Amino acid sequence: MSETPMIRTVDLAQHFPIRKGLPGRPGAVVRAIDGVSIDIPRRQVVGLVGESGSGKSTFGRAVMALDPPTSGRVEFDGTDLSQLSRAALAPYRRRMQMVFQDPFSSLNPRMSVAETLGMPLRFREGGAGRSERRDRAAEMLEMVGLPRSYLDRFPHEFSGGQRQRIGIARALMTSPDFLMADEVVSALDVSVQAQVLNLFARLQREMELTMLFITHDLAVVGHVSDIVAVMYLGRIVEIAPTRALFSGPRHPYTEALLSAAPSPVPGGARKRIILEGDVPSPVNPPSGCPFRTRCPYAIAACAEDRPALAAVGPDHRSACIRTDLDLMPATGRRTEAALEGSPG
Ligand SMILES: Nc1ncnc2c1ncn2[C@@H]1O[C@H](COP(=O)(O)OP(=O)(O)OP(=O)(O)O)[C@@H](O)[C@H]1O
Repeated sequence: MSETPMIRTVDLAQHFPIRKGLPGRPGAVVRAIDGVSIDIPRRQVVGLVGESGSGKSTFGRAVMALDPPTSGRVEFDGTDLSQLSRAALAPYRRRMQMVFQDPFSSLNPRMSVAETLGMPLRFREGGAGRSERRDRAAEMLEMVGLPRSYLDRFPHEFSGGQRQRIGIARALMTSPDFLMADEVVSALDVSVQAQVLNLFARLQREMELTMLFITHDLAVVGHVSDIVAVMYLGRIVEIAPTRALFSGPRHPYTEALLSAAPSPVPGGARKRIILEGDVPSPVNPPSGCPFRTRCPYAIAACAEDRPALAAVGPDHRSACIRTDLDLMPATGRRTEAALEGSPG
């Protein structure tokens, strides 16, 4: 029997009612995520990629049990979190931690690094003593490549990359099994991005972490992920091991995202697929395939039924009825560089 995944979502949906702005349509809802069933296997990194507004952050929050889902469920290590009381959820919360997008806003400017890092341990059952918290904080600082002398400093004394390292150290204080990282490098300079991504890759290996890595940037996702899931309008349209997805995309939306990566090879200019129009509103998504209104390969049948996420290869699923298409793989130095660091 295969191992229980660390995270399993089953038909997970998050719909937000809209109270203002649509007079006469009080029942309107934003379908931020709309039936997502994926597994995050133990000690693996699943990268979740998609354009702004596709529902990535909403999915991350639902996985962390921060918001109760509209329907469906999240299982953590085989346990349905939605069935648990607040008290019963507490030990699970320590096993799942997150790193935020903007390292500056997530650190309290009036708290020293020692206090910031000690916070997650203060409310632990029995509570950790001050010196115990300080020792653990020093250990975690070293783990993320910062000297322990930083313990008594304050956030404004650090660069963006250093602050992000402190945010990561804080997330690791409770020795979590699962880490959710939401756009953790998008606020950083490109050179610093690479260092922070390498840090994530090292920590994941050394601490055997399971991770959900959310980003709009496919090159970033290639660096750290074993598996990539592509989200469009609140649904997973393709999921596959990283290499398989980059070398043989099966969904036209994935192809379009891959084609947006620059091709710096001299003379190797490649066709760039420009998606027409904006992402349709998640209040009123298109019938059938949600991507059909922007898809260069759409046919009449695409408007009929919502395509199921169906197997197209080993551990590879795609939600497209055009299984006849020969789609363009990723090329270009940036993508190759991304895959070089990829574990998959
Ligand atoms: N609390 C909320 N109330 C109403 N609508 C919401 C709420 N949270 C998110 N949405 C909507 O749900 C959709 C998905 O948003 P979400 O932030 O999850 O996307 P995202 O892919 O993470 O995008 P970004 O990278 O821009 O944050 C968007 O249309 C957004 O406007």
